[in-house]
Amino acid sequence: MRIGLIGYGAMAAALRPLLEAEGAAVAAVLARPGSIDRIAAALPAGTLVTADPAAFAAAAPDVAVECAGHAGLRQHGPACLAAGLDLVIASVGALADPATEADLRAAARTGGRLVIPAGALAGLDALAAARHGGLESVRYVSRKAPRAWRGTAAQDLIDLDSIVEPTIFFEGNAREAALAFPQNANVVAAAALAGIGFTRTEVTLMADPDAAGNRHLLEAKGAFGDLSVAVLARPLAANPKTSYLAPLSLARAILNLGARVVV
Ligand SMILES: NC(=O)C1=CN([C@@H]2O[C@H](COP(=O)(O)OP(=O)(O)OC[C@H]3O[C@@H](n4cnc5c(N)ncnc54)[C@H](OP(=O)(O)O)[C@@H]3O)[C@@H](O)[C@H]2O)C=CC1
Ligand SMILES: O=C([O-])CC(=O)C(=O)O
Repeated sequence: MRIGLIGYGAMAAALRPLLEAEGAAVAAVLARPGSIDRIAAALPAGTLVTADPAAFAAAAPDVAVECAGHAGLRQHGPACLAAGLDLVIASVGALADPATEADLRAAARTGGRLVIPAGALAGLDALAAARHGGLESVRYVSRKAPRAWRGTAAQDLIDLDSIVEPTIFFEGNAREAALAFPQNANVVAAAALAGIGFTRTEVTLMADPDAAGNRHLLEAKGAFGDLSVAVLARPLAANPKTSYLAPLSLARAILNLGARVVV
């Protein structure tokens, strides 16, 4: 498979060796103009690194993969889909904005497929299946170290440097969480889309000075029974907000697009 990456930060850099280990290759990277030289230096010589969406599409990757944050997905997602490229996205929380969700869904209706992986969260297979039998409630709880919340709205809500115990700084629904915490609450959006939607999915976010990693808890009730799934995920060294499980999940979604047997 030839992969086109949109954005090349911590997630994409962790994803690339996973793809290469399975025989796939990064054919092109769509980047911001000021980052082209830095990214090109990190990639094999000859890899197209461009700020021009037309040049990116002309490289004709088998699949485009967004790792560029909410703004990057809004900027490039609809055009990639409209150009016929299947698009696997990391920044699922951007779909909490109704206009962005509508743009992406409209482009996917006639263009490439929009693929939403579980990311750093577990249990989305069961949640999406359970939806067909009827779901009563879905709840998500995130618990990360204070350093994972630095540079986010959390630092305006609590003093991240002085907390001595797990401290809740946000309770609300998935739409509010995904829009207010674009670097940390993408899994919330994936759970909302798999389950009972952005308004009914309940979210709690907390900082924990003793956190050994990024904890994600998903709970659901419905006709199927009860679900409770917890992940303690290792953060990426290059970005403590992002769990290693997220690029692993992207790799699975990407490779499944090219597989004859899908697991
Ligand atoms: N679904 C999930 O489980 C998870 C999803 N995420 C999502 O994945 C995103 C990426 O995570 P991560 O790599 O750790 O974050 P980083 O901050 O390390 O990297 C983000 C990269 O996106 C680039 N970028 C920003 N805007 C654009 C644009 N318009 N066009 C092209 N590139 C752009 C930045 O480029 P530059 O170098 O120019 O600044 C930067 O390199 C997060 O922002 C979040 O939305 C994150 C964690 C888990
Ligand atoms: O990687 C994680 O732990 C989850 C995350 O940041 C997100 O959902 O945006």
